[in-house]
Amino acid sequence: MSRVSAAPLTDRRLLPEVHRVVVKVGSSSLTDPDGRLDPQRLRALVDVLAARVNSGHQVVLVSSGAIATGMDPLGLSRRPRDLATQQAAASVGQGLLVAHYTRAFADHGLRVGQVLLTADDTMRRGQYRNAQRALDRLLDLGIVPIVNENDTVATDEIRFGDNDRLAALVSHLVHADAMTLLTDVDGLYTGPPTHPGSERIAQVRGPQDLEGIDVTARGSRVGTGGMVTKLESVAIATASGIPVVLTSAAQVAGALAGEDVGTWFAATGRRTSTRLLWLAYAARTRGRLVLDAGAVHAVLERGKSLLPAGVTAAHGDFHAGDPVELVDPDGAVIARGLVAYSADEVPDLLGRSTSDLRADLGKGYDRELVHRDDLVLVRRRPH
Ligand SMILES: Nc1ncnc2c1ncn2[C@@H]1O[C@H](COP(=O)(O)OP(=O)(O)O)[C@@H](O)[C@H]1O
Ligand SMILES: N[C@@H](CCC(=O)OP(=O)(O)O)C(=O)O
Repeated sequence: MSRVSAAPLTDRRLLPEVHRVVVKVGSSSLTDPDGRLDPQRLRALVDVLAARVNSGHQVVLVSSGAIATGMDPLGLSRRPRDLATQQAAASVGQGLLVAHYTRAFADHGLRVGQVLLTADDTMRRGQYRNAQRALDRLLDLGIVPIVNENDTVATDEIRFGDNDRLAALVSHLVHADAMTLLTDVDGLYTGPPTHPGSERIAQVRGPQDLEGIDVTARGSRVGTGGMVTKLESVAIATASGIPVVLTSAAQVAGALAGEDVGTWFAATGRRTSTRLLWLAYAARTRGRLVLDAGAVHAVLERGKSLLPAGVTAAHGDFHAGDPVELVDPDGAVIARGLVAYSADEVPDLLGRSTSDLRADLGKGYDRELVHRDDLVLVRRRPH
C-alpha cells in the first residue's frame, strides 16, 4: 500500500511506500560509450520502474536521450552543438526513444504516454493546469508518462536544454512525494568524481551542507547540464517540499527501496506556487532594477511592493510581465519579480512618487513597479 500524505517525506527509508515519484534519467545513463542509445540500459531501468508501478505505485519518467537517439539515424558521430541540428536530432530521436520505452514497458504489461513540455508549460497558468490535468489522468489510468522537453519548438532563450530543472518543475506539478535524478555518477561528490580524494556525500540537509563542494567539472560527453543544473533542480524540488535522491541509473532499485545509495537531499521548505517557484529558481531574467537603500529595506524587511520612487536605474530590454532582478545599490541581487511596465516606460517613472505619476501621466501609472505578489526574495543558492 502506498503512503499518501501532505507532509514532506523526511526519512528515505520510507521511499518504498510513497505513492508518486518522478524519476529523471539523463542521456549519459541511456547511452553507450559512443553516445548512442543503449537499449539494454533503457531496459534495465524500465524493469525496475515497471516493478514499482505493478506493485501499485505511480511513476512519472522524465527521460532525456532524444538527441542521443537521433544521432545514429542522422549519421552524426558527435552530439550536435547548434540548436537547429539538436532540434532535428531530437525530432528524429524522440519517436524512436519512446518506441523503445513502449516496447520495454509493454513486456511488463504497461502502457506509456508521451508528454512533451516547454518551460512555459510548467509556468503559465493556463498551460500549467492543462499539463497537470493530462498527467493526473494518465497516472489515474495506470499509464507511465514519459516526459521530455519539447526540443523542436524551444528556442535558445526559453529552453531548459537539460532536463534536470524540468524534472523539478514536473515534480511540483504532479505533487510528487519524491524525485530521483539518475545520472552517470553514483552520487554527489565533494569534488569532480575522477579526482583522487573526492568522496560521496550521503546526505544533504540544506544549502549549508553544500558549501565548498566543487561541481564545476564538465559533465559527460552526451549530457548537458552537469552537476550544476542538477543542484539547481534539487534546490527547486527541496525548497517546495520534495526530497531528492541523486544516484546512478545502476542504483535505481536501491534508491527507490530507500537504501543508503547516492545522495539524499532533504526537503527544506513547503509547497509554494509554481509561478513563484519558477521566478525564484528557473526563470531567465530580462533586466534589472537598481533600488535605493529605502526600497531595499521596504522589500527585504517590510514585505512591501516595489514602487518607482525607490528605483534609481533600470537596465535591460523587458516587457511588462517579464522577470527582472532587483538589485541593491552595490549590485547584489536581493529579489526577483515580474515587472509591471516595459523598459521604455520605466525611465519616466523612476524616483517619482505615485501621486506625482498619477497627476502627471494619469491613472494606471500609479501602480507598483513590481507588485509584492509577483516578487520573491532570493534565497542563497546551493552552489
Ligand atoms: N561534485 C561532483 N559530484 C558528482 N558529479 C560531478 C561533480 N562535479 C561535476 N560532476 C559531473 O557531472 C556529470 C553528470 O552530469 P551530466 O553529464 O549532465 O549527466 P546527465 O546526462 O545524467 O544529465 C558527471 O559525469 C560528473 O562528471
Ligand atoms: N531534451 C534533450 C535533453 C538534453 C540532455 O542531454 O539532458 P541531460 O542528459 O538530462 O543533461 C534530449 O532528450 O536529448
